[in-house]
Amino acid sequence: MPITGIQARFTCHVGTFTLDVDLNLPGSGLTALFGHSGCGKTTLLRCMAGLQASQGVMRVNGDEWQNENGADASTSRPVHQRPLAYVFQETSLFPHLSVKRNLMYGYRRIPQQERRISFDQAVEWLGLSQMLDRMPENLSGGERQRVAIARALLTSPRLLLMDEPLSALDQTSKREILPYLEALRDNLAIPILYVSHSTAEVARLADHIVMLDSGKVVAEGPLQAIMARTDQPFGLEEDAGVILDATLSEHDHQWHLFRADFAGGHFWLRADSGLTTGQDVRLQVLARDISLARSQQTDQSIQNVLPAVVDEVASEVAPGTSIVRLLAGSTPFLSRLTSRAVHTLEIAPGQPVWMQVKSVAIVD
Ligand SMILES: Nc1ncnc2c1ncn2[C@@H]1O[C@H](COP(=O)(O)OP(=O)(O)OP(=O)(O)O)[C@@H](O)[C@H]1O
Repeated sequence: MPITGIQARFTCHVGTFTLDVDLNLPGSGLTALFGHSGCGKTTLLRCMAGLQASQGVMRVNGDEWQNENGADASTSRPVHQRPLAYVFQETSLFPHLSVKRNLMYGYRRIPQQERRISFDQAVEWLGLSQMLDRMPENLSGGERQRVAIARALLTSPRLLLMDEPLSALDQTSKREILPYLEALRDNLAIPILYVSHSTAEVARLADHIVMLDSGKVVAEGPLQAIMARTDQPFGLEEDAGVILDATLSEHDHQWHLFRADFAGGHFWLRADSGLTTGQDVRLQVLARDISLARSQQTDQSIQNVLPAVVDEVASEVAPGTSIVRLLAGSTPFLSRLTSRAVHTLEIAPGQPVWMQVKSVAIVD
């Protein structure tokens, strides 16, 4: 049976910073590396790529790229012998070559029998068919980045590393490029490691998540499970919250709402254009948007009120602030409350409550 997955175990020192990680990651899909500035995300990608000297092990779906413990450097392949592609914040295209010739540049250098992604396939995935004859200077930032990603794929990598590929783009370009990244996540047979600062981006794109802090892994696992932990390091940030999968089951035409069913309940969402009954959606519910009540309140404006059971209370995660983990059926939610509210309402594990959900966003 083929060995699947990425094994990445590294110790490295950059100035006074130390990265020390031991990861076993999925061999396909998109894994997001997430964490505050300076936590070591780029350093980890550089170790994987062989751009940063490190001791450790790197295996990608059964192919060993590095296995050394300092003594024998001969078991570490240099960067040009690691079949990977690296997309940066601002990957530069050749300014004097058309889009097509930029794409052909890497493609031609791969022997035909080793090509795993065809030219037409990459063009289709990144939506480039209408711009093949254009020059890079006439492309928007988002279009340039799509060309850069296609060019990277045409080198037939076995691993795609992306370091904040959207962070140099404005909001409109980000919105335009996200569906292409989703298509890659769903269609590419190779794993993608994706560095991001943005919870929204991670919520939308990631299947799996690694949270780093000061060069160490503080949480790692499937996206939904990690986002629902009370001890994850982003619990206090404005966009902390859970991600869940739901299906649009009913369209209420009178009130312009869709009913979204998930394991453990349903939400009513505003019926934005492009949504259809039967569609699967990924939802994000922020911890700051859930308040709790001991009894069902009917004389209030919040439409999404669900019964749940308190699973865990993380008290005083910051002065005056607590995070409560709840279960609606089997689906976890987080609610960020003042510690005084937790005390006054006597919120404790096992207690049934009503979750009042102010806002639910579709992220996929
Ligand atoms: N060439 C260098 N010399 C000294 N220290 C460095 C060097 N490169 C990185 N560092 C330090 O290593 C640490 C990790 O940097 P790294 O770029 O991996 O973080 P990051 O999580 O990718 O940050 P960001 O999100 O801001 O890009 C930081 O503290 C940084 O200051």
